[in-house]
Amino acid sequence: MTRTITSFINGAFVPAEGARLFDKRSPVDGRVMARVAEADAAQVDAAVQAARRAMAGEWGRMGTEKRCALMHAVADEITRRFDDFVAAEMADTGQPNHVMTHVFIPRGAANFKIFADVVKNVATESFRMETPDGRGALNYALRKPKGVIGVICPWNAPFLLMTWKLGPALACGNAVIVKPSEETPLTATLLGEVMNKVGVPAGVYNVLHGFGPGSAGEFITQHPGVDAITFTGETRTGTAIMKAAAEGVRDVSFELGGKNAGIVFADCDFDAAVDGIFRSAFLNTGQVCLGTERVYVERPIFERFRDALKAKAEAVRYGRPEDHHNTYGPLISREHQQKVLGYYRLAVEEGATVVTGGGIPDMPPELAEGCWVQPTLWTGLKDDARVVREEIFGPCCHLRPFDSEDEVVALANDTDYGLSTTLWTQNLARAHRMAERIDVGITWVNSWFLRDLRTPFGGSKHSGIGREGGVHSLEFYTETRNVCIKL
Ligand SMILES: NC(=O)c1ccc[n+]([C@@H]2O[C@H](COP(=O)([O-])OP(=O)(O)OC[C@H]3O[C@@H](n4cnc5c(N)ncnc54)[C@H](O)[C@@H]3O)[C@@H](O)[C@H]2O)c1
Ligand SMILES: O=C/C=C/C=C(\O)C(=O)O
Repeated sequence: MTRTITSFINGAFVPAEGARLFDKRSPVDGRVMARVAEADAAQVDAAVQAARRAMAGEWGRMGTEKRCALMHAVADEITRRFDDFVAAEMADTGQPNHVMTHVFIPRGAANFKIFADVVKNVATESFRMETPDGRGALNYALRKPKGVIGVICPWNAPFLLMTWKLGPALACGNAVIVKPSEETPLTATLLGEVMNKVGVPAGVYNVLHGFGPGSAGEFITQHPGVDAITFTGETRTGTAIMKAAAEGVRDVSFELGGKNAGIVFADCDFDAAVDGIFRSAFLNTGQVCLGTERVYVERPIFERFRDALKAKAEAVRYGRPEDHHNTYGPLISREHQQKVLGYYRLAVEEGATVVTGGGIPDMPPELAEGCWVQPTLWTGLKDDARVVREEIFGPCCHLRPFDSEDEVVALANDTDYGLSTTLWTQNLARAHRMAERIDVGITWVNSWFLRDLRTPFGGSKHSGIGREGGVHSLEFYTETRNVCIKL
């Protein structure tokens, strides 16, 4: 029998009776793997009330030491149930086992530990001031949780991106209402079991399933009992959420889309650059916000680089994620597959030369209903082509030669987005100059997706508002108060 996934409110899974159900299909073979009960407005309200009670009760009174110890216990319990989380995330996304076991699940567990340690160790500021009577005054800052945080999550790296928000939100003492993507309901649900097991009080962690507009997502962001909203997803959705947050003047933290540039200079370590750009374009089947869809290669190595990347793209192994030999998974959904294939057609209409890919791979009959697309490389498009300007969020990139540093800085910056760049050169003085000039939140030099969780993470321009990571997360998840004492 197909299992039914339900929301988690006030420490308990809500019975599915009477709920509207929607299908969660496997991206690998298209079969219905679960039915999900959509949360209605009354359930959203119940979750918000439960969260507010938690803030007014034991959780709100809990000391930092105990709260942070609980966060470590959450991480340890995720690690104990590692295989369950890997299986759940693989089922949701269809991405290969090694990506789950090496990146997404361990980093997800680490998010709970890192932010607990940050909260315990970061001091607040203090200023001694002079006063006319000569006795002076002392100012010091207090950090208080913001309250109930709405956490609206995407489907591309569901567990990693959700815990990236939950880690700091909970370590700072907030309660949360999580809305996982309708495409990836499993790991958020499993985390409810973990929270209960380690003794996180009821109401602190709530999960509501459903869609965005006219559904759980919109109900959460419009609810006046939600004090702030953290969101990762499309820029267009961010705009809608910001409008909802304007009511009640509530704070937002946004990680949005990207159209990131990869820049390869002729003096790079060639093999490392090919590997790095390959990962940045094709990891997670290109469904990474930080991924590279525009690649600029210095002219003397352009053809050689294009051919090396083509050879790697043609060597991916498609198949079920459980099979450890497979390196490459499907897209998340039929809808997303259609969107990406639409861009594959558009590229040809816009005059691209298809270096490799451009369609659906031949798959065995049992996987033919999966959401597969080929890794795709193009050359020859104009800089104003839609394929070069719009975020596709698929396993594809356009390669273009360049001749000078100034030219490539201008090309990299010629976009509405500003999330990340990956830069390949052995000349570190140049790398430093470029990093100052390219308008993005994150620049990688001779690497990509190398993440120290203490560093600021976020985008400029249409790629987001605010920074999360390390102490930067505390700025969003707490309200800083100043206390001024006249001595
Ligand atoms: N900058 C980053 O850190 C980062 C990271 C990962 C993904 N992304 C971006 O996310 C996008 C892919 O994810 P997606 O397709 O799940 O994004 P999406 O915006 O379609 O959906 C994200 C979440 O928002 C919800 N939602 C949709 N409309 C809503 C509304 N009106 N009100 C409230 N909630 C609503 C969805 O149900 C889902 O849970 C890409 O654009 C990608 O670049 C950005
Ligand atoms: O798709 C976006 C992935 C973002 C990754 C992180 O935020 C991280 O590594 O913590």
